[in-house]
Amino acid sequence: MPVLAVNYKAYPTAFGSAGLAIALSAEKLAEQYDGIVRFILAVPATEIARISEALDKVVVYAQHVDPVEPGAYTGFIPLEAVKEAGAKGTLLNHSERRLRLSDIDLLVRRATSLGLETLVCADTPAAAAAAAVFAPTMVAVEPPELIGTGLPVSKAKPEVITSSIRMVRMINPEVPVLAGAGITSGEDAARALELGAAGVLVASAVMKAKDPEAKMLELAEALAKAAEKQG
Ligand SMILES: O=C[C@H](O)COP(=O)(O)O
Repeated sequence: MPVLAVNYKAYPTAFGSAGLAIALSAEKLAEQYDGIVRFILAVPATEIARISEALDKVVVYAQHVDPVEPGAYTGFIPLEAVKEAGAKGTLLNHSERRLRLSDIDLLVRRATSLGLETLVCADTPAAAAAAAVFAPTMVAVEPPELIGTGLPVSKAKPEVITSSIRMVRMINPEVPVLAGAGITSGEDAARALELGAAGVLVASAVMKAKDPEAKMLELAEALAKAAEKQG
């Protein structure tokens, strides 16, 4: 089942009632596409509890966690905190929130033992392969120069997706690879699937949309159709 992962980042629409409204739209679509498209929302830490409580089908992720255990770490967010708030997983190593390789290793292992999913971001095919060594739930490849540009990786740099998939498969064929950066239209998302990606990681196209629900519907429908075509 293809994945539509929406990263709220810290866009103005990510917080409070606006963030919740987008989440409720995603929930409606997740019901409509139940068993067809898997919806993930990576929401700000401050919103995890409120949004998780309101959703059922949508999988709520944190955007980042810190490599610490609960204790004397002012301002840090341990895995246990996001789990307690209701998150089912977390992004790790997003381009806007890098982690050291040793911390990714530690966090994937600890998340797995806590029953949390992990989506590790990587900026290159080699970095995606390195992330796959840790056996996360998924890897997302995102060329940083395309993030937020509206220039889709699936069209501007398709070879980054295909090389990442090839290299990740050599390391760990069990790890699905998502494509992200600049994905804007349903066509961009469908193209990512055609290139072999297991789904897309999207931010600005949804968070800055006049109608985020219509944008998520467009992306979900394109993913569903592309997946159906692949049989
Ligand atoms: O996490 C999402 C990515 O950084 C993609 O961002 P974008 O869809 O705004 O290019």
